[in-house]
Amino acid sequence: MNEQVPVITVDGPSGAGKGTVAKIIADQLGWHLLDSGAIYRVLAVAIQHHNVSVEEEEPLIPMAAHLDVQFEVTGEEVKIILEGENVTQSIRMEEIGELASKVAAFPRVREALLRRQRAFKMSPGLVADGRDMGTVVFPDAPVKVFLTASAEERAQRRFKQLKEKGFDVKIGRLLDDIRQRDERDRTRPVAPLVPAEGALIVDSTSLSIQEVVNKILSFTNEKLTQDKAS
Ligand SMILES: Nc1ncnc2c1ncn2[C@@H]1O[C@H](COP(=O)(O)OP(=O)(O)O)[C@@H](O)[C@H]1O
Ligand SMILES: Nc1ccn([C@@H]2O[C@H](COP(=O)(O)OP(=O)(O)O)[C@@H](O)[C@H]2O)c(=O)n1
Repeated sequence: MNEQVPVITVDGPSGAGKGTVAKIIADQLGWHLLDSGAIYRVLAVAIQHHNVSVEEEEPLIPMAAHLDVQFEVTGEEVKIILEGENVTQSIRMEEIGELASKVAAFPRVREALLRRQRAFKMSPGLVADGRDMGTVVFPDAPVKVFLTASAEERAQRRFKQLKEKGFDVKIGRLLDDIRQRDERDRTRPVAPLVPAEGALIVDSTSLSIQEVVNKILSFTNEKLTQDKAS
């Protein structure tokens, strides 16, 4: 039965707007939401808390497999709890994103997180955002999107977002971090950041959030209507 549940995957680089549009679309459709990057970020926080080195894969595998994380959904808000502690804000720090990206390059760590991510696929549907949602985690998803934007635009967006959250950030450093992270995510041997076959490619550099949402919703309508007819 779970096979029948529709999934929209939204993959792309940091700051392209995936999380923002995935949430709007999930709310609009009344579907579930998977922020897969948050899982990698929570793992990074757990690694930091337990003072584990990220140089070797082996000790990280049991940590990924037994990650004690809860996503508490109340209305529109999602609270992320790691080992009883609210980490909703702290996982958004740039250094945690950087650590998450290092950890995410280990194949067996990724494998240990697969089942946890697939469990989000529940009726009536799921919108999943990340790097490998359409290529690895939900390869059979009927609707796949690859959302991108120029590195400069993404750094500007991240700068504004982190400033608003009260973090002290520098634009030059953010742009360097984004470029480094893009390179690591794109060139890793396992689940690299590439558009899935058949994905709608959206460059959001000069599109508003609403324009991106509209493009994805009309593509979704088209795909789901086609699937029903076939
Ligand atoms: N099309 C857009 N135009 C302008 N700002 C955007 C657009 N899409 C997203 N943003 C803003 O950019 C920031 C990063 O978006 P986010 O959804 O967190 O990206 P991602 O999940 O891809 O890393 C957020 O503050 C968001 O409001
Ligand atoms: N499905 C996913 C999601 C995130 N990640 C990794 O986790 C890091 C943090 O993910 P994120 O989606 O929160 O990152 P941002 O796009 O918000 O910067 C990314 O840089 C990726 O390296 C991944 O490898 N696969």
